[in-house]
Amino acid sequence: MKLTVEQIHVELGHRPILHDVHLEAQAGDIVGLIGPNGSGKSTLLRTVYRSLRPHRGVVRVDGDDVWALSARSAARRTAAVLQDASGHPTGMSVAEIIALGRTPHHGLLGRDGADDHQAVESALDSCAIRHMAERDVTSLSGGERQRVLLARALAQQPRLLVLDELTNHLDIRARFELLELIRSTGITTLAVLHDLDLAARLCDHLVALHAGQVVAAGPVLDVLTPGLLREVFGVAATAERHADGIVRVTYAAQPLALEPIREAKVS
Ligand SMILES: Nc1ncnc2c1ncn2[C@@H]1O[C@H](COP(=O)(O)OP(=O)(O)OP(=O)(O)O)[C@@H](O)[C@H]1O
Repeated sequence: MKLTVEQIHVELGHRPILHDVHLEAQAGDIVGLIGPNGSGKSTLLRTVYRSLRPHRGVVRVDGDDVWALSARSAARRTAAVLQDASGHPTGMSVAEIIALGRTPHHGLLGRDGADDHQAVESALDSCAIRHMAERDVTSLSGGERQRVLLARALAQQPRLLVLDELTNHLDIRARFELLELIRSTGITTLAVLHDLDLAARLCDHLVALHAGQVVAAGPVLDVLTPGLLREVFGVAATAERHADGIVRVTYAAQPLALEPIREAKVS
């Protein structure tokens, strides 16, 4: 499944938030979206999972404009796991939450069939959460809940996964495990990540946003240059591939002076 974001422009509150943004993810690619606070990452994700219609430009999933598809049809292709994982009502079990991922696949009667059951079982296993299937979802820790939300997204059997800071609440081992899990699914993925080391570890390509514009895109080391780290993130840092094949970012002891968050340019 290929994702193409073609020259999108978004305004919110009469202010330009995204300007002329273009990006592509080839089938099976994991693309990391990086950028400082307020640079437009979540807004861009919202246009991709069809929660926000861009003022100009097109988002294509498998070649189709997502706004030309029905909401249900778009949801069969794209699953999103978002930052705020705390809004579930008491009384729903983990298995019931995961089963909600099957909704776009249901017919008019909305009944669960064998395929739905199988998809939920498989998501429980792949996310290693079978032991908590009957727990009330509100009783889980932040990290456990994030796993459940990923399981719900996998049960949706999407062709595109959109992840907004999925690793926020996770301890370091859980982060690595979840990243491995995402890689093992082979699903085309667009992921917002603040941790640049994790982004470098997980992603095939990075796209850097700054003030609502793409300022760099490509292989990890082509994007994480000292110049970009200084100009966009305001840190003196270098990224290098180590002997074990992993790219790591080394930060200087002294941060550069804090700069105000930049806003998108008026077109
Ligand atoms: N509904 C809205 N109305 C007006 N401005 C908005 C709205 N939603 C977001 N913005 C602004 O759009 C800009 C981009 O926000 P966005 O959440 O996309 O950034 P982000 O890169 O995901 O930030 P962070 O890393 O802090 O999560 C910010 O300046 C934000 O204040």
